[in-house]
Amino acid sequence: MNFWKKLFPPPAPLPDGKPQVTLKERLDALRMLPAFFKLVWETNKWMTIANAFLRLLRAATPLCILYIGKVIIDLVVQLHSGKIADTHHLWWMVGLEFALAIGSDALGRAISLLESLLGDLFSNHTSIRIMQHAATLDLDQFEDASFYDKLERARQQTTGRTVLLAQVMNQVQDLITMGFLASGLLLFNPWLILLLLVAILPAFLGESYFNNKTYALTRGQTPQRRELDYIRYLGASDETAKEVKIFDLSAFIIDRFRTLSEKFYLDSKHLSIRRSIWGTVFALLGTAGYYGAYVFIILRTVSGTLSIGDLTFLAGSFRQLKTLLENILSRFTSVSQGAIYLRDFFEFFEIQSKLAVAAHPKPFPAIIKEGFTFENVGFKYSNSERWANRHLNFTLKAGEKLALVGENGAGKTTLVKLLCRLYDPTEGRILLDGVDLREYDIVSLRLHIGVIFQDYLRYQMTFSQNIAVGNIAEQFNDPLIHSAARQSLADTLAAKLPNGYQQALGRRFNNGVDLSGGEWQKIALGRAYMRDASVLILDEPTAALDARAEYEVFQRFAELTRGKSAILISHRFSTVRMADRIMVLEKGQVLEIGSHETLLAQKGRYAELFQLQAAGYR
Ligand SMILES: Nc1ncnc2c1ncn2[C@@H]1O[C@H](COP(=O)(O)OP(=O)(O)OP(=O)(O)O)[C@@H](O)[C@H]1O
Repeated sequence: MNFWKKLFPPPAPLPDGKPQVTLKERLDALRMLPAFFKLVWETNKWMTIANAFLRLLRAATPLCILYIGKVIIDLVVQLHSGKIADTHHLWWMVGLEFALAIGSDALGRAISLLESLLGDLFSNHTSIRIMQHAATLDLDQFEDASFYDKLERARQQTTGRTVLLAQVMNQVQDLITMGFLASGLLLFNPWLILLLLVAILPAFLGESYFNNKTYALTRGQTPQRRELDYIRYLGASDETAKEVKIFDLSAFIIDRFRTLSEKFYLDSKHLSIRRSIWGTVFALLGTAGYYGAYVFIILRTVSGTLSIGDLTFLAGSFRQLKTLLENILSRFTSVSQGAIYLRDFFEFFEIQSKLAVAAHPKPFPAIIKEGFTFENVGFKYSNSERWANRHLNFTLKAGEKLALVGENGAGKTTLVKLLCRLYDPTEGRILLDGVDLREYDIVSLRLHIGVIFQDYLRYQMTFSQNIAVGNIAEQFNDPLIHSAARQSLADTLAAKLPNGYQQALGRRFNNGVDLSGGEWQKIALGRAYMRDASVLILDEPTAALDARAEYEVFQRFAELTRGKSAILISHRFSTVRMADRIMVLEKGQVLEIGSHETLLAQKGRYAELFQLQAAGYR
């Protein structure tokens, strides 16, 4: 017992505290297979059926070939000894074996072709499913590292699982072939089957042990692998190149990559060497078993109990069975391994959005009457102990323009995210016309709020699409896109681009043109005008604009949002003063609220900050 424990120490728990995979877990994981096949079936019904049929045909060929081989040898021996003289039957058999050999080869190729096509479709199908599911999840969940690990593992499955498909199909095919071959062997001598099992079992256990180790290693490395991917991106990407050069970071990045990747290499190397040494020992045992059986069959043939044809048939059956069993057993561990990875895949689909859904969701009001009321609203990010917003009590009245000011980290963006229901408040509630925001249909709510965040995306797509993302349903509505561009001052930019509105932006793809920060910002602003939103929110929308552009943007903004509610976040007081009311936030709480004049007269924080900035301009 101690000897075995020393050879194969019990698996250490995984880094995330989970124990390693036991045989029971492996068998349990096989229960994932039906769900997996459902996904394959969903991918393409006809290809799945055709594949199964071809596999079945292929499963029967080895026994047929072996049996015909036996008949041929017996016929040759009989011809040789003069017992028969007609060779007609013999040549028929040779022809048949030839046809079977060619047929089996063709079947094999057809199966691989079908499986590789099905595999590609499967990978596309699951990638789409992952994106579809990810779209239903909360922003909050995307900000959680363990969620990312799950997403990453699920993503890996989309390509890795096509291998599983072939493996499971091979397994089924081999099991059927084995059934055919074993029945022949069983008729002759059941002990040969037992000998076969004894020879194979150690190899199976060893294989299973090492597969466990590999899984644990790979699973434990998921966070670091993500880091490695990130470092690879930092080290070689158009978006990072500028800073990497200026700060001369390449040596730092490469060093980090080297340290991490070397650790991976050493961990895997150690395991691979042990695995290959033990694999050799077990293979030796298997070969010894085979030769034991061979000697036994030879002795029976020499004593005259078996014909030469029987000898070749039985020895062939035994050899093929041994290989088949080895394959089946070792594949069992990799199939169950694959099934365990599948568990990770399906686990991702089990993650559900935590945002409450109303039993009878209300549509967004056609006209806002009272506005949005924050009632003692507080919010904590799930990965943080600090309150990002606390004790918020105010109303964004219908048609009102409210500006939010405050230092970095004061909670301005968080407040806006709560208004769009990217998160739900940790305490308190937000009402729209007296009804809790949670009672509204979330899609309808977001459709009626036009918001441009400060970290808006620069899509590596055309100019036109970059504006159309504000209302993608209208992506082919050129007049609307052009008018949105006019409103955000982006139209003059389009006129200067070689391909106008069809110009590809960003440098990632061929012929893409990159823009200045302010130019990108004008385009992003255009998104806000793509929909007829009841509420417009601009989170530092003009930070990168020059003074004249900023002035114009706000002139237009004021005109375009007449009668609509709007929130502006800005650090520029020249912009802020245009708002009806200004709310000063500090440490997530409301410090002051009122019009520009009122706040100046109060001589509080707003007045202080305003004077400070005004002094800077003098
Ligand atoms: N995704 C997040 N997870 C955890 N904490 C966050 C997250 N986003 C923001 N915070 C924290 O919440 C607080 C408020 O952040 P918020 O982005 O709302 O500030 P802000 O007033 O918009 O700042 P800025 O002027 O710099 O844009 C900060 O302390 C910030 O560190």
